[in-house]
Amino acid sequence: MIYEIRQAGAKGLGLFATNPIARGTRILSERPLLAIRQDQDVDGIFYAAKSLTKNDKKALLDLSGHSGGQHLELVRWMQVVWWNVKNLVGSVRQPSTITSSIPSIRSMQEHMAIFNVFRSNSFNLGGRGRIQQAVFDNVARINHSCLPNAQGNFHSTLGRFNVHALRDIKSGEEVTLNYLPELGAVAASRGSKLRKGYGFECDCVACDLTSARGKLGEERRAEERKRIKEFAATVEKNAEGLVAELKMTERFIQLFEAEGITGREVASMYFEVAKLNVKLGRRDEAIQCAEKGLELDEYCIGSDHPTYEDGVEFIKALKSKN
Ligand SMILES: C[S@@+](CC[C@H](N)C(=O)[O-])C[C@H]1O[C@@H](n2cnc3c(N)ncnc32)[C@H](O)[C@@H]1O
Repeated sequence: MIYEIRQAGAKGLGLFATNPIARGTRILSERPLLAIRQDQDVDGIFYAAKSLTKNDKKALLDLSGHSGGQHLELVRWMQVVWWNVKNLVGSVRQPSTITSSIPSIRSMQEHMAIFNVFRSNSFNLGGRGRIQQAVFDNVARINHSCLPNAQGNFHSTLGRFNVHALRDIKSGEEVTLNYLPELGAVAASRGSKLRKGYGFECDCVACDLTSARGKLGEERRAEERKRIKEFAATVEKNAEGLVAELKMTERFIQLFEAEGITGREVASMYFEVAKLNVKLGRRDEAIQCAEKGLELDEYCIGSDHPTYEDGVEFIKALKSKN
């Protein structure tokens, strides 16, 4: 095993490298402990929990769960009570099941705990495949950093969530993921989302605005946000607009690379720039950008991922055009 789960100071448990891990290594690969489908909402969480084995339910309830603060806690309680009432009404229609279905406070508390664990630990798995959101046992022990050294991606064909090293990780170093969907946000916005969603104050190097590194990153991100707003206000969809969009995306790539961010999002920006170059008739530049994107994808999602395979096909198609 190249990792272990142990105490990570005030963060609770965390996942740590037990050996040096090279960039691109698949650190772990897990099937979901609890998953909901695209057509399911909150109810899906409770239905899925009902069919868990005793051990899996224990594993789920052992995970950390943040209540989401006063407002969210109230909303969650309402959803739990509503679900239990709905079930009771269902069992009244089938009187033989009524005694075992009357909700107890204990069962509602358990539903609330399941709900909190799900909301604090689940990942949105993106467009492909039937599963929409899921919790993974060991992945759920990975703490957050705004400058993470690993990235998680769901592999829909394997039905597994894979975590890949975004850079070389030293033995003993904590493995971290970015919990936030938006890259390039400034510290205040990241802090507010992490506080509300997960109940912690991030102390990663990007959030330490008293350090030179933190300050520099913050200035870069703020500057880029300003440019995006200006760009959005002025952009036009003609050739000039395409060039402006291309330049803007390239600047984003530079910002993220300067910050040390090299995951799937940056790979997808390289593919965006490649597509813009195609529209502008610049095939060689397009191939170069797509190859760079594919190289990043190989590290962060692995060459067996369907998105990687799409990238290979994209480049093949570009190369075959005369
Ligand atoms: C998905 S869990 C991660 C594993 C968790 N530490 C545990 O003991 O199970 C998310 C929770 O871990 C803690 N956490 C994660 N990243 C953190 C960080 N950078 N700083 C402080 N706490 C963090 C928060 O309590 C958060 O709600």
